[in-house]
Amino acid sequence: MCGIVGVVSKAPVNQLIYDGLLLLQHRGQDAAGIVTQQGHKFYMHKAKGMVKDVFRTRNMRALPGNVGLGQVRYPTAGNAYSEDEAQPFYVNAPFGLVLSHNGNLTNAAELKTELFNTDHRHINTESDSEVLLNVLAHELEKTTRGLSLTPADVFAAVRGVHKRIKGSYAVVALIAGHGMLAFRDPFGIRPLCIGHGENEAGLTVMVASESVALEGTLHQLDRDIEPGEAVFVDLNGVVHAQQCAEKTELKPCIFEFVYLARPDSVLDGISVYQARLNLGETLAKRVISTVPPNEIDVIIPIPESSRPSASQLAHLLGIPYREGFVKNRYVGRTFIMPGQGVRKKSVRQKLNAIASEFKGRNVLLVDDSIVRGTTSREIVQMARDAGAKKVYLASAAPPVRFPNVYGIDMPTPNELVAHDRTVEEIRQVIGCDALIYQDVEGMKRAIGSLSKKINGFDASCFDGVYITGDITVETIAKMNAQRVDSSEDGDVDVSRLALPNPQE
Ligand SMILES: O=P(O)(O)OC[C@H]1O[C@H](OP(=O)(O)OP(=O)(O)O)[C@H](O)[C@@H]1O
Ligand SMILES: NC(=O)CC[C@H](N)C(=O)O
Ligand SMILES: [Mg+2]
Repeated sequence: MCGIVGVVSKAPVNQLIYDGLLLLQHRGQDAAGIVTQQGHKFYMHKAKGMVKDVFRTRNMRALPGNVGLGQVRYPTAGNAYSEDEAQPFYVNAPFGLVLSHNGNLTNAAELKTELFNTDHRHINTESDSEVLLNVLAHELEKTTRGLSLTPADVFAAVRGVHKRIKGSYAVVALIAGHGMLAFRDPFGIRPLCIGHGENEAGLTVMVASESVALEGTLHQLDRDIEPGEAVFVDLNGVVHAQQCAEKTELKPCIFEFVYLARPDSVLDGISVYQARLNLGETLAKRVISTVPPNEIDVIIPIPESSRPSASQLAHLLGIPYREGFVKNRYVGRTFIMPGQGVRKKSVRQKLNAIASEFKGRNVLLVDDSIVRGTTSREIVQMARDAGAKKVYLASAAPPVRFPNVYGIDMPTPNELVAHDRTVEEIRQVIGCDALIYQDVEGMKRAIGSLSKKINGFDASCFDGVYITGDITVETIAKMNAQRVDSSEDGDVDVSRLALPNPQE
Protein backbone atom coordinates (compact mmCIF):
# COMPACT_ATOMS: atom_id res chain seq x y z
CA MET A 1 0.00 0.00 0.00
CA CYS A 2 0.99 3.56 -0.55
CA GLY A 3 -0.82 6.79 0.13
CA ILE A 4 -1.89 9.05 -2.71
CA VAL A 5 -3.35 12.54 -2.81
CA GLY A 6 -4.43 14.80 -5.67
CA VAL A 7 -5.79 18.35 -5.60
CA VAL A 8 -7.33 20.88 -7.97
CA SER A 9 -7.65 24.26 -6.30
CA LYS A 10 -7.75 27.98 -6.91
CA ALA A 11 -4.87 28.57 -4.50
CA PRO A 12 -1.35 27.08 -4.18
CA VAL A 13 -1.51 23.38 -3.28
CA ASN A 14 2.04 22.52 -2.15
CA GLN A 15 1.31 22.79 1.58
CA LEU A 16 -2.06 21.09 1.25
CA ILE A 17 -0.53 18.08 -0.50
CA TYR A 18 2.26 17.94 2.07
CA ASP A 19 -0.32 17.95 4.88
CA GLY A 20 -2.33 15.25 3.12
CA LEU A 21 0.76 13.06 2.73
CA LEU A 22 1.65 13.53 6.39
CA LEU A 23 -1.81 12.22 7.27
CA LEU A 24 -1.14 9.19 5.06
CA GLN A 25 2.39 8.55 6.32
CA HIS A 26 1.27 5.28 7.93
CA ARG A 27 0.68 3.93 4.39
CA GLY A 28 4.27 4.32 3.25
CA GLN A 29 7.52 5.33 4.90
CA ASP A 30 10.03 4.56 2.21
CA ALA A 31 9.80 7.52 -0.17
CA ALA A 32 7.66 10.56 -0.80
CA GLY A 33 7.03 12.86 -3.71
CA ILE A 34 4.94 15.84 -4.83
CA VAL A 35 4.27 17.26 -8.29
CA THR A 36 2.56 20.57 -8.88
CA GLN A 37 1.55 22.21 -12.11
CA GLN A 38 1.74 25.89 -12.97
CA GLY A 39 0.83 26.89 -16.50
CA HIS A 40 1.89 23.92 -18.60
CA LYS A 41 4.91 23.11 -16.50
CA PHE A 42 5.26 20.40 -13.86
CA TYR A 43 7.41 20.95 -10.78
CA MET A 44 8.48 17.81 -8.95
CA HIS A 45 10.38 16.83 -5.85
CA LYS A 46 10.70 13.23 -4.69
CA ALA A 47 13.20 11.27 -2.63
CA LYS A 48 13.57 8.35 -0.28
CA GLY A 49 12.46 8.96 3.29
CA MET A 50 9.51 10.15 5.33
CA VAL A 51 7.54 13.24 4.32
CA LYS A 52 9.18 15.44 6.95
CA ASP A 53 12.67 14.49 5.75
CA VAL A 54 12.01 14.66 2.04
CA PHE A 55 10.56 18.17 1.89
CA ARG A 56 12.64 21.07 3.17
CA THR A 57 11.46 24.66 2.87
CA ARG A 58 13.45 25.19 -0.31
CA ASN A 59 11.77 22.15 -1.89
CA MET A 60 8.33 23.40 -0.91
CA ARG A 61 9.04 26.83 -2.39
CA ALA A 62 9.93 25.17 -5.67
CA LEU A 63 6.46 23.58 -5.97
CA PRO A 64 4.22 26.38 -7.30
CA GLY A 65 0.75 26.04 -8.78
CA ASN A 66 -2.86 25.35 -7.90
CA VAL A 67 -2.97 21.72 -9.08
CA GLY A 68 -0.88 18.83 -7.87
CA LEU A 69 -0.53 15.34 -6.51
CA GLY A 70 1.65 13.38 -4.13
CA GLN A 71 2.53 9.93 -2.89
CA VAL A 72 4.08 8.17 0.08
CA ARG A 73 5.60 4.89 -1.02
CA TYR A 74 5.72 1.45 0.51
CA PRO A 75 7.38 -0.66 -2.16
CA THR A 76 5.67 -3.82 -3.34
CA ALA A 77 7.27 -4.13 -6.74
CA GLY A 78 10.60 -3.39 -8.31
CA ASN A 79 13.33 -2.11 -6.09
CA ALA A 80 12.67 -0.88 -2.55
CA TYR A 81 16.06 0.74 -2.34
CA SER A 82 16.03 2.74 -5.54
CA GLU A 83 15.41 6.45 -5.42
CA ASP A 84 14.35 6.25 -9.07
CA GLU A 85 11.24 4.34 -8.09
CA ALA A 86 9.95 7.00 -5.75
CA GLN A 87 6.73 8.39 -7.14
CA PRO A 88 5.17 10.34 -8.92
CA PHE A 89 6.36 9.22 -12.37
CA TYR A 90 6.45 11.48 -15.42
CA VAL A 91 6.17 11.02 -19.19
CA ASN A 92 6.21 13.88 -21.65
CA ALA A 93 3.64 12.61 -24.16
CA PRO A 94 0.79 13.03 -24.77
CA PHE A 95 0.32 16.48 -23.20
CA GLY A 96 2.66 15.72 -20.29
CA LEU A 97 1.52 13.26 -17.64
CA VAL A 98 2.42 12.51 -14.03
CA LEU A 99 1.02 9.65 -12.01
CA SER A 100 0.93 8.16 -8.51
CA HIS A 101 -0.24 4.64 -7.86
CA ASN A 102 -1.30 2.63 -4.86
CA GLY A 103 -1.47 -1.07 -5.57
CA ASN A 104 0.34 -3.71 -7.52
CA LEU A 105 0.00 -4.82 -11.12
CA THR A 106 0.11 -8.59 -11.52
CA ASN A 107 0.92 -8.49 -15.23
CA ALA A 108 3.57 -5.75 -15.16
CA ALA A 109 6.29 -7.93 -16.72
CA GLU A 110 4.14 -8.91 -19.73
CA LEU A 111 3.01 -5.31 -20.14
CA LYS A 112 6.57 -4.07 -20.07
CA THR A 113 7.50 -6.35 -22.96
CA GLU A 114 4.34 -5.44 -24.83
CA LEU A 115 4.95 -1.71 -24.29
CA PHE A 116 8.40 -2.04 -25.78
CA ASN A 117 7.64 -4.36 -28.68
CA THR A 118 4.27 -2.98 -29.75
CA ASP A 119 3.97 0.54 -28.39
CA HIS A 120 7.70 1.34 -28.63
CA ARG A 121 7.83 2.72 -25.12
CA HIS A 122 10.87 2.47 -22.90
CA ILE A 123 10.44 1.82 -19.17
CA ASN A 124 13.43 2.97 -17.18
CA THR A 125 12.80 1.36 -13.77
CA GLU A 126 11.54 -1.92 -12.34
CA SER A 127 8.42 -0.22 -11.02
CA ASP A 128 4.99 -1.49 -12.04
CA SER A 129 3.70 2.06 -11.59
CA GLU A 130 5.91 3.34 -14.41
CA VAL A 131 4.41 0.59 -16.57
CA LEU A 132 0.93 1.75 -15.59
CA LEU A 133 1.73 5.35 -16.51
CA ASN A 134 2.97 4.29 -19.93
CA VAL A 135 -0.14 2.21 -20.59
CA LEU A 136 -2.25 5.24 -19.68
CA ALA A 137 -0.13 7.48 -21.91
CA HIS A 138 -0.49 5.09 -24.83
CA GLU A 139 -4.26 4.78 -24.40
CA LEU A 140 -4.61 8.57 -24.11
CA GLU A 141 -2.63 9.04 -27.28
CA LYS A 142 -4.95 6.62 -29.09
CA THR A 143 -8.12 8.42 -28.04
CA THR A 144 -7.09 12.02 -28.67
CA ARG A 145 -6.63 13.94 -31.89
CA GLY A 146 -4.72 17.23 -31.88
CA LEU A 147 -4.43 19.28 -28.73
CA SER A 148 -7.99 19.18 -27.45
CA LEU A 149 -8.94 16.73 -24.74
CA THR A 150 -12.49 16.12 -23.55
CA PRO A 151 -13.59 14.18 -20.48
CA ALA A 152 -14.98 11.59 -22.94
CA ASP A 153 -11.46 11.11 -24.39
CA VAL A 154 -10.05 10.64 -20.91
CA PHE A 155 -12.70 8.06 -20.01
CA ALA A 156 -12.10 6.18 -23.27
CA ALA A 157 -8.41 5.99 -22.34
CA VAL A 158 -9.22 4.64 -18.86
CA ARG A 159 -11.45 2.00 -20.49
CA GLY A 160 -8.42 0.97 -22.52
CA VAL A 161 -6.25 0.89 -19.39
CA HIS A 162 -8.73 -1.37 -17.53
CA LYS A 163 -8.59 -3.82 -20.45
CA ARG A 164 -4.82 -4.07 -20.38
CA ILE A 165 -3.73 -3.96 -16.76
CA LYS A 166 -4.40 -6.55 -14.06
CA GLY A 167 -4.10 -6.43 -10.31
CA SER A 168 -4.87 -3.64 -7.90
CA TYR A 169 -4.67 0.07 -8.59
CA ALA A 170 -5.90 3.30 -7.14
CA VAL A 171 -4.44 6.02 -9.30
CA VAL A 172 -4.21 9.78 -9.43
CA ALA A 173 -2.68 11.51 -12.46
CA LEU A 174 -2.29 15.02 -13.88
CA ILE A 175 -2.69 15.77 -17.56
CA ALA A 176 -0.75 19.00 -18.18
CA GLY A 177 -2.98 21.91 -19.05
CA HIS A 178 -6.16 19.83 -18.68
CA GLY A 179 -6.79 18.51 -15.20
CA MET A 180 -6.60 15.69 -12.71
CA LEU A 181 -7.64 12.10 -13.33
CA ALA A 182 -8.34 9.50 -10.65
CA PHE A 183 -9.48 5.90 -11.07
CA ARG A 184 -9.78 2.65 -9.19
CA ASP A 185 -9.52 -0.99 -10.28
CA PRO A 186 -12.72 -2.94 -11.06
CA PHE A 187 -12.73 -4.64 -7.62
CA GLY A 188 -11.87 -1.49 -5.69
CA ILE A 189 -9.09 -3.44 -3.97
CA ARG A 190 -7.24 -0.33 -2.84
CA PRO A 191 -9.20 2.61 -1.42
CA LEU A 192 -9.75 6.02 -3.01
CA CYS A 193 -12.16 8.77 -2.05
CA ILE A 194 -13.05 12.28 -3.16
CA GLY A 195 -14.08 15.38 -1.27
CA HIS A 196 -14.13 19.13 -1.42
CA GLY A 197 -13.19 22.17 0.59
CA GLU A 198 -13.21 25.90 0.33
CA ASN A 199 -10.64 28.59 0.88
CA GLU A 200 -10.58 32.36 0.23
CA ALA A 201 -9.83 31.71 -3.43
CA GLY A 202 -12.70 29.28 -4.00
CA LEU A 203 -13.44 25.57 -4.22
CA THR A 204 -10.85 22.80 -3.83
CA VAL A 205 -11.40 19.24 -5.02
CA MET A 206 -9.27 16.58 -3.38
CA VAL A 207 -8.85 12.84 -3.87
CA ALA A 208 -7.02 10.68 -1.36
CA SER A 209 -6.42 7.10 -0.31
CA GLU A 210 -8.18 7.58 3.01
CA SER A 211 -10.81 9.94 4.34
CA VAL A 212 -8.44 11.02 7.15
CA ALA A 213 -6.39 12.96 4.57
CA LEU A 214 -9.50 14.94 3.64
CA GLU A 215 -10.77 15.49 7.16
CA GLY A 216 -7.34 16.41 8.51
CA THR A 217 -6.97 19.11 5.86
CA LEU A 218 -10.46 20.47 6.56
CA HIS A 219 -12.10 18.93 3.49
CA GLN A 220 -15.40 17.20 3.44
CA LEU A 221 -15.59 13.60 2.27
CA ASP A 222 -18.10 13.42 -0.60
CA ARG A 223 -17.86 9.76 -1.52
CA ASP A 224 -15.64 6.83 -2.42
CA ILE A 225 -14.59 6.48 -6.02
CA GLU A 226 -16.44 3.38 -7.22
CA PRO A 227 -14.59 0.29 -8.43
CA GLY A 228 -13.79 0.78 -12.13
CA GLU A 229 -14.90 4.41 -12.03
CA ALA A 230 -12.83 7.30 -13.35
CA VAL A 231 -13.13 10.88 -12.14
CA PHE A 232 -11.74 13.74 -14.20
CA VAL A 233 -11.50 17.14 -12.50
CA ASP A 234 -10.84 19.93 -14.98
CA LEU A 235 -8.81 23.00 -14.11
CA ASN A 236 -11.96 24.90 -13.15
CA GLY A 237 -12.68 22.28 -10.52
CA VAL A 238 -15.60 20.73 -12.39
CA VAL A 239 -15.87 17.03 -11.58
CA HIS A 240 -16.73 14.63 -14.43
CA ALA A 241 -17.25 10.97 -13.56
CA GLN A 242 -17.89 7.79 -15.49
CA GLN A 243 -17.85 4.05 -14.97
CA CYS A 244 -15.09 2.78 -17.26
CA ALA A 245 -14.88 -0.94 -16.48
CA GLU A 246 -17.09 -3.58 -18.12
CA LYS A 247 -17.66 -5.60 -14.98
CA THR A 248 -17.23 -4.35 -11.45
CA GLU A 249 -17.64 -5.75 -7.98
CA LEU A 250 -16.65 -4.03 -4.75
CA LYS A 251 -14.26 -6.39 -2.97
CA PRO A 252 -11.83 -4.21 -1.04
CA CYS A 253 -8.69 -5.53 0.60
CA ILE A 254 -9.66 -6.75 4.07
CA PHE A 255 -6.15 -6.07 5.38
CA GLU A 256 -6.84 -2.33 5.07
CA PHE A 257 -9.38 -2.76 7.88
CA VAL A 258 -7.23 -5.15 9.89
CA TYR A 259 -4.01 -3.12 9.84
CA LEU A 260 -3.19 -0.76 6.99
CA ALA A 261 -5.64 2.12 7.29
CA ARG A 262 -5.86 4.61 10.11
CA PRO A 263 -8.69 3.82 12.55
CA ASP A 264 -10.20 7.28 12.09
CA SER A 265 -10.71 6.67 8.36
CA VAL A 266 -13.92 5.50 6.75
CA LEU A 267 -13.27 3.29 3.71
CA ASP A 268 -16.09 2.31 1.37
CA GLY A 269 -18.56 3.38 4.01
CA ILE A 270 -16.98 1.31 6.79
CA SER A 271 -15.39 2.91 9.84
CA VAL A 272 -12.01 1.27 10.29
CA TYR A 273 -12.29 1.78 14.04
CA GLN A 274 -15.67 0.03 14.19
CA ALA A 275 -14.29 -2.80 12.04
CA ARG A 276 -11.52 -3.31 14.61
CA LEU A 277 -13.98 -3.20 17.52
CA ASN A 278 -16.05 -5.86 15.75
CA LEU A 279 -12.96 -8.00 15.25
CA GLY A 280 -12.37 -7.79 19.01
CA GLU A 281 -15.91 -8.94 19.60
CA THR A 282 -15.66 -12.06 17.44
CA LEU A 283 -12.20 -12.76 18.83
CA ALA A 284 -13.68 -12.80 22.36
CA LYS A 285 -15.68 -15.92 21.48
CA ARG A 286 -12.56 -17.67 20.24
CA VAL A 287 -10.64 -16.75 23.39
CA ILE A 288 -13.35 -18.13 25.68
CA SER A 289 -13.26 -21.47 23.89
CA THR A 290 -9.46 -21.76 24.28
CA VAL A 291 -8.45 -20.18 27.60
CA PRO A 292 -10.90 -19.92 30.52
CA PRO A 293 -11.28 -16.16 31.17
CA ASN A 294 -10.62 -16.64 34.89
CA GLU A 295 -7.09 -17.73 33.97
CA ILE A 296 -6.38 -14.35 32.39
CA ASP A 297 -5.43 -11.54 34.79
CA VAL A 298 -4.97 -8.76 32.30
CA ILE A 299 -5.38 -7.95 28.60
CA ILE A 300 -2.57 -5.96 26.98
CA PRO A 301 -2.58 -4.63 23.41
CA ILE A 302 0.51 -4.65 21.23
CA PRO A 303 0.49 -1.03 20.15
CA GLU A 304 -0.55 0.52 17.87
CA SER A 305 -3.04 -1.07 15.55
CA SER A 306 -4.50 -3.71 17.88
CA ARG A 307 -5.82 -1.26 20.49
CA PRO A 308 -9.49 -1.09 19.42
CA SER A 309 -9.80 -4.89 19.13
CA ALA A 310 -8.02 -5.46 22.44
CA SER A 311 -10.17 -2.95 24.30
CA GLN A 312 -13.39 -4.50 22.98
CA LEU A 313 -12.16 -7.98 23.81
CA ALA A 314 -11.32 -6.93 27.38
CA HIS A 315 -14.67 -5.20 27.76
CA LEU A 316 -16.60 -8.30 26.67
CA LEU A 317 -14.58 -10.68 28.84
CA GLY A 318 -14.74 -8.34 31.82
CA ILE A 319 -10.96 -8.49 32.24
CA PRO A 320 -8.83 -5.39 32.99
CA TYR A 321 -7.32 -3.72 29.92
CA ARG A 322 -3.88 -2.28 30.60
CA GLU A 323 -1.16 -0.61 28.59
CA GLY A 324 1.84 -2.87 29.18
CA PHE A 325 3.96 -1.68 26.29
CA VAL A 326 4.95 1.88 25.59
CA LYS A 327 5.52 2.83 22.03
CA ASN A 328 8.34 5.13 21.03
CA ARG A 329 6.36 7.53 18.88
CA TYR A 330 9.43 8.42 16.83
CA VAL A 331 9.81 4.92 15.41
CA GLY A 332 7.62 4.16 12.39
CA ARG A 333 5.55 1.10 11.64
CA THR A 334 7.75 -1.96 11.64
CA PHE A 335 5.75 -4.17 9.29
CA ILE A 336 6.09 -1.80 6.36
CA MET A 337 9.84 -1.40 6.77
CA PRO A 338 11.79 -3.09 4.02
CA GLY A 339 14.06 -5.91 5.19
CA GLN A 340 13.74 -8.38 8.02
CA GLY A 341 16.90 -7.21 9.86
CA VAL A 342 15.65 -3.66 10.31
CA ARG A 343 12.12 -4.85 11.20
CA LYS A 344 13.44 -7.06 14.01
CA LYS A 345 15.65 -4.39 15.52
CA SER A 346 12.85 -1.87 15.28
CA VAL A 347 10.40 -3.90 17.39
CA ARG A 348 12.72 -3.52 20.41
CA GLN A 349 13.35 0.13 19.65
CA LYS A 350 9.67 0.76 19.23
CA LEU A 351 8.10 -1.09 22.15
CA ASN A 352 9.22 -1.30 25.74
CA ALA A 353 7.49 -3.21 28.54
CA ILE A 354 6.24 -1.70 31.81
CA ALA A 355 7.45 -4.52 34.06
CA SER A 356 4.89 -3.94 36.86
CA GLU A 357 2.03 -4.74 34.48
CA PHE A 358 3.44 -8.21 33.80
CA LYS A 359 5.05 -9.34 37.06
CA GLY A 360 3.40 -12.51 38.37
CA ARG A 361 0.39 -12.22 36.05
CA ASN A 362 -1.19 -14.32 33.35
CA VAL A 363 -1.37 -11.92 30.45
CA LEU A 364 -3.30 -12.08 27.20
CA LEU A 365 -1.45 -10.06 24.56
CA VAL A 366 -3.51 -8.96 21.58
CA ASP A 367 -2.23 -8.04 18.15
CA ASP A 368 -4.18 -7.12 15.03
CA SER A 369 -2.31 -9.63 12.90
CA ILE A 370 0.69 -11.92 12.96
CA VAL A 371 2.54 -11.90 9.65
CA ARG A 372 6.20 -12.85 9.83
CA GLY A 373 5.95 -13.32 13.57
CA THR A 374 8.73 -10.77 14.14
CA THR A 375 6.68 -8.67 16.55
CA SER A 376 5.04 -11.55 18.42
CA ARG A 377 8.26 -13.45 19.07
CA GLU A 378 9.97 -10.38 20.50
CA ILE A 379 6.96 -9.25 22.49
CA VAL A 380 6.28 -12.63 24.08
CA GLN A 381 9.91 -12.77 25.19
CA MET A 382 9.69 -9.23 26.56
CA ALA A 383 6.58 -10.16 28.55
CA ARG A 384 8.40 -13.16 30.04
CA ASP A 385 11.48 -11.08 30.81
CA ALA A 386 9.19 -8.63 32.61
CA GLY A 387 8.03 -11.44 34.90
CA ALA A 388 4.75 -12.66 33.38
CA LYS A 389 3.59 -16.06 34.65
CA LYS A 390 1.73 -17.18 31.55
CA VAL A 391 1.79 -15.37 28.19
CA TYR A 392 -1.18 -15.98 25.91
CA LEU A 393 -1.41 -14.35 22.50
CA ALA A 394 -4.50 -13.56 20.44
CA SER A 395 -4.62 -12.25 16.89
CA ALA A 396 -7.63 -10.24 15.68
CA ALA A 397 -6.96 -11.58 12.18
CA PRO A 398 -6.68 -15.20 11.09
CA PRO A 399 -3.31 -16.80 10.21
CA VAL A 400 -1.63 -15.08 7.25
CA ARG A 401 -0.86 -18.15 5.14
CA PHE A 402 -0.66 -16.92 1.56
CA PRO A 403 1.42 -14.29 -0.23
CA ASN A 404 -0.22 -11.02 -1.16
CA VAL A 405 0.00 -9.85 -4.76
CA TYR A 406 -2.20 -6.76 -4.51
CA GLY A 407 0.07 -4.24 -2.82
CA ILE A 408 0.95 -5.55 0.63
CA ASP A 409 4.51 -6.59 1.18
CA MET A 410 4.08 -10.30 1.89
CA PRO A 411 5.39 -11.71 -1.34
CA THR A 412 7.06 -14.96 -0.36
CA PRO A 413 5.22 -17.79 1.40
CA ASN A 414 8.23 -18.98 3.37
CA GLU A 415 8.58 -15.65 5.20
CA LEU A 416 5.07 -16.02 6.68
CA VAL A 417 5.17 -17.68 10.09
CA ALA A 418 1.81 -19.39 9.45
CA HIS A 419 2.71 -20.77 6.03
CA ASP A 420 2.72 -24.55 6.09
CA ARG A 421 2.44 -24.65 9.88
CA THR A 422 -0.36 -25.70 12.21
CA VAL A 423 -1.46 -23.31 14.94
CA GLU A 424 0.40 -25.47 17.47
CA GLU A 425 3.58 -25.26 15.40
CA ILE A 426 3.19 -21.47 15.14
CA ARG A 427 2.70 -21.28 18.90
CA GLN A 428 5.98 -23.10 19.40
CA VAL A 429 7.81 -20.74 17.04
CA ILE A 430 6.41 -17.69 18.80
CA GLY A 431 6.96 -19.19 22.22
CA CYS A 432 3.63 -18.30 23.89
CA ASP A 433 1.58 -20.53 26.22
CA ALA A 434 -1.58 -20.39 24.08
CA LEU A 435 -2.22 -18.91 20.67
CA ILE A 436 -5.70 -17.85 19.63
CA TYR A 437 -6.50 -16.78 16.08
CA GLN A 438 -9.60 -15.21 14.59
CA ASP A 439 -11.21 -17.42 11.93
CA VAL A 440 -11.59 -16.30 8.31
CA GLU A 441 -15.39 -16.35 8.24
CA GLY A 442 -15.60 -14.55 11.59
CA MET A 443 -13.33 -11.81 10.27
CA LYS A 444 -15.30 -11.38 7.04
CA ARG A 445 -18.60 -11.25 8.94
CA ALA A 446 -17.29 -8.83 11.55
CA ILE A 447 -16.28 -6.30 8.89
CA GLY A 448 -18.73 -7.13 6.09
CA SER A 449 -21.73 -6.65 8.41
CA LEU A 450 -20.85 -2.94 8.48
CA SER A 451 -21.69 -2.38 4.81
CA LYS A 452 -24.48 -3.25 2.43
CA LYS A 453 -22.62 -2.34 -0.74
CA ILE A 454 -19.61 -4.60 -0.30
CA ASN A 455 -19.83 -7.93 -2.18
CA GLY A 456 -17.01 -9.58 -0.29
CA PHE A 457 -13.35 -8.93 0.27
CA ASP A 458 -9.97 -9.60 -1.11
CA ALA A 459 -8.81 -11.74 1.80
CA SER A 460 -6.23 -13.64 -0.25
CA CYS A 461 -3.48 -13.58 2.34
CA PHE A 462 -5.85 -15.40 4.71
CA ASP A 463 -7.83 -17.71 2.42
CA GLY A 464 -5.70 -18.03 -0.74
CA VAL A 465 -8.56 -16.84 -2.97
CA TYR A 466 -7.26 -14.22 -5.41
CA ILE A 467 -10.30 -12.28 -6.56
CA THR A 468 -8.89 -11.21 -9.92
CA GLY A 469 -9.06 -14.90 -10.83
CA ASP A 470 -5.75 -14.97 -12.70
CA ILE A 471 -3.30 -15.81 -9.93
CA THR A 472 -1.64 -19.20 -9.77
CA VAL A 473 1.36 -20.52 -7.86
CA GLU A 474 3.37 -19.89 -11.05
CA THR A 475 2.24 -16.23 -11.22
CA ILE A 476 3.30 -15.75 -7.60
CA ALA A 477 6.69 -17.34 -8.24
CA LYS A 478 7.20 -15.15 -11.32
CA MET A 479 6.22 -11.95 -9.52
CA ASN A 480 8.59 -12.80 -6.69
CA ALA A 481 11.45 -13.44 -9.06
CA GLN A 482 10.90 -9.97 -10.56
CA ARG A 483 11.25 -8.23 -7.23
CA VAL A 484 14.71 -6.84 -7.13
CA ASP A 485 14.85 -7.08 -3.34
CA SER A 486 13.04 -10.41 -2.91
CA SER A 487 16.20 -12.27 -1.88
CA GLU A 488 16.22 -10.09 1.26
CA ASP A 489 13.63 -12.31 2.91
CA GLY A 490 15.28 -15.56 1.87
CA ASP A 491 15.01 -17.66 -1.28
CA VAL A 492 11.66 -17.62 -2.96
CA ASP A 493 10.21 -21.06 -2.46
CA VAL A 494 6.67 -21.79 -3.59
CA SER A 495 7.07 -25.57 -3.67
CA ARG A 496 4.81 -26.03 -0.63
CA LEU A 497 2.28 -23.39 -1.62
CA ALA A 498 -1.09 -24.90 -2.51
CA LEU A 499 -3.94 -22.55 -3.39
CA PRO A 500 -7.54 -23.62 -2.75
CA ASN A 501 -9.49 -24.73 -5.80
CA PRO A 502 -11.72 -21.78 -6.86
CA GLN A 503 -14.44 -24.28 -7.93
CA GLU A 504 -14.85 -25.59 -4.38
O1 LIG B 1 4.19 -10.49 12.47
P1 LIG B 1 4.88 -9.26 12.02
O2 LIG B 1 5.61 -9.51 10.72
O3 LIG B 1 5.74 -8.64 13.05
O4 LIG B 1 3.79 -8.21 11.58
C1 LIG B 1 2.66 -7.90 12.33
C2 LIG B 1 2.87 -6.69 13.19
O5 LIG B 1 3.25 -5.55 12.39
C3 LIG B 1 2.29 -4.53 12.54
O6 LIG B 1 2.71 -3.55 13.47
P2 LIG B 1 3.49 -2.20 13.08
O7 LIG B 1 4.60 -1.98 14.00
O8 LIG B 1 3.84 -2.25 11.61
O9 LIG B 1 2.42 -1.03 13.16
P3 LIG B 1 1.42 -0.53 14.29
O10 LIG B 1 2.22 0.38 15.19
O11 LIG B 1 0.37 0.22 13.53
O12 LIG B 1 0.83 -1.67 15.03
C4 LIG B 1 1.05 -5.20 13.03
O13 LIG B 1 0.22 -4.33 13.77
C5 LIG B 1 1.60 -6.30 13.91
O14 LIG B 1 1.91 -5.79 15.19
N1 LIG C 1 2.28 -0.36 -1.99
C1 LIG C 1 2.03 0.24 -3.12
O1 LIG C 1 0.93 0.69 -3.40
C2 LIG C 1 3.21 0.27 -4.06
C3 LIG C 1 3.00 0.88 -5.40
C4 LIG C 1 3.97 0.30 -6.42
N2 LIG C 1 3.62 -1.07 -6.69
C5 LIG C 1 5.40 0.40 -5.88
O2 LIG C 1 5.99 -0.58 -5.50
O3 LIG C 1 5.95 1.46 -5.83
MG1 LIG D 1 1.48 -3.64 15.37
